[in-house]
Amino acid sequence: MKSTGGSDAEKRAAGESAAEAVEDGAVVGLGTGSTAAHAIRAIGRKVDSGLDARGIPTSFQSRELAKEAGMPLTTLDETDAVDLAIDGADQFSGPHLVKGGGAAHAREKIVDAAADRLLVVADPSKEAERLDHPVPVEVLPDARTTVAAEIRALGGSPTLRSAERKDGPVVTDNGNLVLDCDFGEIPNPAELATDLAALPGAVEHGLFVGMADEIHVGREDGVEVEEF
Ligand SMILES: O=C(CO)[C@H](O)[C@H](O)COP(=O)(O)O
Repeated sequence: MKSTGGSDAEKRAAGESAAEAVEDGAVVGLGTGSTAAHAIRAIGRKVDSGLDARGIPTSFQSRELAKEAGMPLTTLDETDAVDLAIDGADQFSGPHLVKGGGAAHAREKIVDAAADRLLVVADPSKEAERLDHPVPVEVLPDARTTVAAEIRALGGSPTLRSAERKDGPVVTDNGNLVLDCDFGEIPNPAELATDLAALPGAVEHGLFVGMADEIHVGREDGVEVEEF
């Protein structure tokens, strides 16, 4: 699994802190990435000790991890409510996030938005005064060039994400491509989110505007929890 940003100890502290919020009977959205992975493993240990909880994975990676951790799984189709979701972020500024470093932001947004509470788990390197991380946009393969042109018209600089250990682009769990779109500093995330959502062929973008209810920031000496 690809790890970015801070230390594994910081990520683990954040993930384990958020996992403490999972109560008996809970349905939990399982985020993607190296920090969310620590939360999934911690919930798995609680399940092992008798906790009754079911997980809704947001990606192939989180499904495999949850299975490995012995966690019972369910789907949005099979449940009426998602009590909480625990997910990572590439950058956060207050409750606003940029996600999609693992190209899983489309399913993450569906599950995170369906949850009563979204707990974000992060290391300190993810915090920013203002968002300026490139925004991943998942696009239908046929719309790659037209969406890229629209992104340029919006002032962004799109780059097709390429796979590290394969010739060619990253293909998402949904069979689409990803454009990483650099807009520099993003003064108005809500406005940019609206513009990106309106592009024909853009399946989902990685701006999660105002979506975090809590951010658990893991540090070497403890965890800081911000609530919104
Ligand atoms: O959005 C994501 C995947 O699409 C991840 O949550 C994000 O990339 C953070 O990953 P990590 O915890 O490994 O830094």
